[in-house]
Amino acid sequence: MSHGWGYGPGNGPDTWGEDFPIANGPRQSPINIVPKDAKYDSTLKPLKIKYDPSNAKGILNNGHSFQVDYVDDSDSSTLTGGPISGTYRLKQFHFHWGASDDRGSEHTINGIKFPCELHLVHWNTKYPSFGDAASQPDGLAVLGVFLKIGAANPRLQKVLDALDAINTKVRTNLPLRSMQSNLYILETNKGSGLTRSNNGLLLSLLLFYPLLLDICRESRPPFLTLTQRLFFLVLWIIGTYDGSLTTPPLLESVTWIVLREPISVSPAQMAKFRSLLFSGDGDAPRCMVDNYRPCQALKGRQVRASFK
Ligand SMILES: Clc1ccc(Cc2nnn[n-]2)cc1
Ligand SMILES: [Zn+2]
Repeated sequence: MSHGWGYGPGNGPDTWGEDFPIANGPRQSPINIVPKDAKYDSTLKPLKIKYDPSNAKGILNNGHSFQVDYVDDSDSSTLTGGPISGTYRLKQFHFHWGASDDRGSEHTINGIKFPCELHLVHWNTKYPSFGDAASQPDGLAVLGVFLKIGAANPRLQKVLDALDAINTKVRTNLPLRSMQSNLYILETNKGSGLTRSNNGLLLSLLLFYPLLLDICRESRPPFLTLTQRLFFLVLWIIGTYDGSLTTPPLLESVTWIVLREPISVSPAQMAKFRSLLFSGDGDAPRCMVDNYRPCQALKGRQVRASFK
């Protein structure tokens, strides 16, 4: 009996092409991003993220990762700007990670792997549903954010605290009341006058907002006011390109938007990711680690960046 796809020796990424021939298609993901080969594109619009915390529906272990699903019947949680046209609605976010800190991300930068990568999956509202959009070349937009080992992230912890209840592959949509109470939307002034990028910023879930502020913490002068700090809060795009889902069905419908600045995660928090199981209740336990697809051939695609 052929098992479903996975990340093990018998059903891993090297075998996916048997059931999903598109695995060898012209626009597969992830890829290795080489910044010196990326083309600076001054026409990239300001990337705007607007997420409504009350849209968070539940968290589940799908046997490949864990995901937080969102209500997507209105434009209250959206991604606009950057390389995309129109409005894309947030469907879910999830992560990919390694068994150790030397691997785990799907995209790499100059061949460097990060221990974890966050994916925020959005669909183009010019189509009636996520399912319809997923089969269209401009149907999906996935925001990729690298996680690097550093200080513990209190907002990430809100998600990780929910993992004990979804340890095994059981479709459990847990209410996220604890997280929703900590989530809010913050709209900032447009980042006008930013030298290398004109990112206007609509800030997103508290989950990401302080994480993005962490990004600033390292690069901004001390003693700035919040407004001044936000001025420094830009979403630099290190690579945007036409790609695919990185798991079956590997549909070539994704505009990838990979952010340059990683967010922090502590070793203890990485251990929490690695405490999850691929296996279901009652199955022999198999640790959920190395749930990433290796980089795929660029096949002539141009990668663009929002900074020089
Ligand atoms: Cl809905 C959906 C389907 C596949 C994946 C896997 C993935 N594709 N690109 N990044 N992750 C994520 C969400
Ligand atoms: Zn993913």
